[in-house]
Amino acid sequence: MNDLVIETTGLHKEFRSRRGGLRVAVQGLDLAVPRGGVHGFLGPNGSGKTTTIRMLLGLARASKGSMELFGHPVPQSLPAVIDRVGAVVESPKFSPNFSGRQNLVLLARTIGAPTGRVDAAIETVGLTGRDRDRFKSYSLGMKQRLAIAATLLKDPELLILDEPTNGLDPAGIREIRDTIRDLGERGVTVLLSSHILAEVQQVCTSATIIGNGRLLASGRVDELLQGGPAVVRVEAPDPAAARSVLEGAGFAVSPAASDEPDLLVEADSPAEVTRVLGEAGIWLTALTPVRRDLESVFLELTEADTLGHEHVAHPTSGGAA
Ligand SMILES: Nc1ncnc2c1ncn2[C@@H]1O[C@H](COP(=O)(O)OP(=O)(O)OP(=O)(O)O)[C@@H](O)[C@H]1O
Repeated sequence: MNDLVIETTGLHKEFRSRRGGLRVAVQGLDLAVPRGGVHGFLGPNGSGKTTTIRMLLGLARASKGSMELFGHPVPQSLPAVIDRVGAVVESPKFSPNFSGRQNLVLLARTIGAPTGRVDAAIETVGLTGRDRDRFKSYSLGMKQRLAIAATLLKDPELLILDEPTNGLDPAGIREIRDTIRDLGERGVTVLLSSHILAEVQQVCTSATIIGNGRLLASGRVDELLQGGPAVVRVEAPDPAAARSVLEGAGFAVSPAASDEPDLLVEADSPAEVTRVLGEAGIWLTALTPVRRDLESVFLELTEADTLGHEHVAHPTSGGAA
């Protein structure tokens, strides 16, 4: 049985500009989203995330390639599977003078969903207690959560959220993140597109990273975080002297940030860094291992892509929970 909820093969999308030129938004993208958990769909602005999602939902036509949802070819079989999919791609229209609850009840009647699902949807997105307030009094984060609640009326197996935290403050981002985590834990497969990595790492079980419409890496988040050099942050009284000694000993050294004196040193053995500096009479004041996070993986991959370097794409394991 194919346990991929979303699969695209060689997906390609070109837009023709008014002047007759071609802009390639998605180039031969193979996307594989396993069933269950939250899958991050990550890439810088303009890398093709929204275009891919729009093609999956039948809102844009692919130039080439094939797509499947739950193993059914789309867009051909979209009518058969669309009821299993909830999506927030653009801000849905709610009536500002109706409460969140009234909006959901109206929507449930329109789409033929049992109105009994309204309570559960409100509870899942954490709007209980505010559901009888007018929509226009909601914060941006509450409006986004109501949009997610609206998709839950269909009781979807797959939820596609395109940049759901755009424009939200840190508290709003946390609210949406908690909602998404909760949905993932309830067994809904969530495809979460974002260009902000820090917010995604905490909720995603697996992720696909794209750049310029192409796959850069895909797999379980813990797999993506493996590999790459071990790095330690070195704080020394004279960073320039420390850098020169470490480079002389063959270590790759870079400043932690343009406005910081600390150094980042690629080293499998922190003890070796201490020894080399000590032998040169330099006594470091701090040495801390740098944890690899999704942000650094993403930056490495997308920077290499921008520079046109070769990059390695890890195949999706397919069995991510
Ligand atoms: N309707 C369109 N006509 C022409 N070009 C388009 C159209 N839609 C998207 N593009 C272009 O396709 C590329 C990919 O855009 P897309 O919106 O899919 O990226 P994205 O990864 O979702 O970006 P963001 O994070 O900014 O939302 C961009 O260069 C964009 O300008």
